[in-house]
Amino acid sequence: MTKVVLFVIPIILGTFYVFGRLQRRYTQMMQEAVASANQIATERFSNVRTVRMLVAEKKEQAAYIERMMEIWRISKLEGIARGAMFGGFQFTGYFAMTVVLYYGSSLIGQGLLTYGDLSSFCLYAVFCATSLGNLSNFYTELMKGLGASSRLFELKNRVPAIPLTGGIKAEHLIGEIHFESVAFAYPNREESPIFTDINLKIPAGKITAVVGPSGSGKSTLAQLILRLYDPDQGRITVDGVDLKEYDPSWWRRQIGTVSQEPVLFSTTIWNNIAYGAEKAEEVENGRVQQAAQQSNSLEFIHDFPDGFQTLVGELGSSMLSGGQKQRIAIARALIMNPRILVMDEATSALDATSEYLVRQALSKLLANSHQTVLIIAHRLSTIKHADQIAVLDKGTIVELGTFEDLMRIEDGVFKKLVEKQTIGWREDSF
Ligand SMILES: Nc1ncnc2c1ncn2[C@@H]1O[C@H](COP(=O)(O)OP(=O)(O)OP(=O)(O)O)[C@@H](O)[C@H]1O
Repeated sequence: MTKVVLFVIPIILGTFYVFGRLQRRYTQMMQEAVASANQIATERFSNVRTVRMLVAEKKEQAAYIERMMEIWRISKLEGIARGAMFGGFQFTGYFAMTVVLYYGSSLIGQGLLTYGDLSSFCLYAVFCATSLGNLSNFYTELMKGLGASSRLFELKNRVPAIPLTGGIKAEHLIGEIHFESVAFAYPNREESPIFTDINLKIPAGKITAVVGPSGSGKSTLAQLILRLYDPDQGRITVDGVDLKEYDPSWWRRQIGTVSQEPVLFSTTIWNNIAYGAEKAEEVENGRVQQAAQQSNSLEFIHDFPDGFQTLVGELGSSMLSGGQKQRIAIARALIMNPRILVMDEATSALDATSEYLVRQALSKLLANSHQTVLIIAHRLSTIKHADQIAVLDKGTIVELGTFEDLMRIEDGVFKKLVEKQTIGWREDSF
């Protein structure tokens, strides 16, 4: 009888093992499916106006249902596996018990076993089976936990390619940036390099405008300056020292950035502007007001009933126009009076009046600027303020000089951009 019981134990343990692994896999699959469904829901709900404008409600509904069906499919697989395990477990247990009872009765018939021995054997076997059942629950929960946490640990153990801190913090930054034979491709598109050989000196305290056809890598240039990526070849130096030697967080704090489509957080205008400072709670009220003034925002902020305490961002973004957002982002970049300014000029989402006000803010800023400024420029009005213009095309700087220098190049890329009105299409309104 003991042999019968010992024979079924490996079968039960084998079932546990197989099901445990399945459970782990299904938990991972379920996590991915739920994350994907949530991603769709969050993205589409936060852009519900675009969905409505493109009459894509049905399409989005179908896409969400598809993700839900995937969750349903995985749940069914998990249910079938769980059912098969418990079914198999029960079947093996009852089968073993039947064999024990049958064999035990025949032994009783032969006078080799008493009723008492058989009942106590059965009782112990049931105790063992119940404990094994409890163990199986524990094991499947453990496997579920392992499946769920493995992705978490994977993320936790990831080491960023560029550390957050560590390196030189220069006391007197002059702010001259030099690209020396820089080649770069985004890590997820190594086969199509953005830059093959960039050589560019961005002089300290001067305004450098970068222009070029759409997709030529103007924003990428700004990302390399911010050290969001490192070049694959060549190097970027700041005041003659390789950028990699500086403390990345310290370096980014020296730079005020305004991106093409700035993001505001779901909090007050005051907090959004002060966010640019290292310790937002220590920023003086006067400094916030000054940054708002410099960016042409003060007037419209005062027009709101709650002034600087007006809620913006995800919760209240509808209250701000594209141009107002852009001007708040300029104020946020200016709050710490950064040594270097990197600006990606807005090309979209601005109506003529907002655009005019943003350009006026930028022009005022650039005209009085003593900072090193790199501006990704789309308009003549901005470009004309520049001390030098770098023209990006096909992975390299093809032309460099002042506006007049570049307009003198026959068949030049810059001249063509101006003539095709890719640059400066609203110059007259300024
Ligand atoms: N994170 C990324 N991963 C992979 N490729 C990217 C990434 N960001 C941009 N690219 C690609 O790099 C190229 C250059 O993009 P970038 O945004 O620097 O161009 P741009 O000159 O600023 O364009 P635009 O004037 O239209 O804003 C484009 O082909 C773009 O598709």
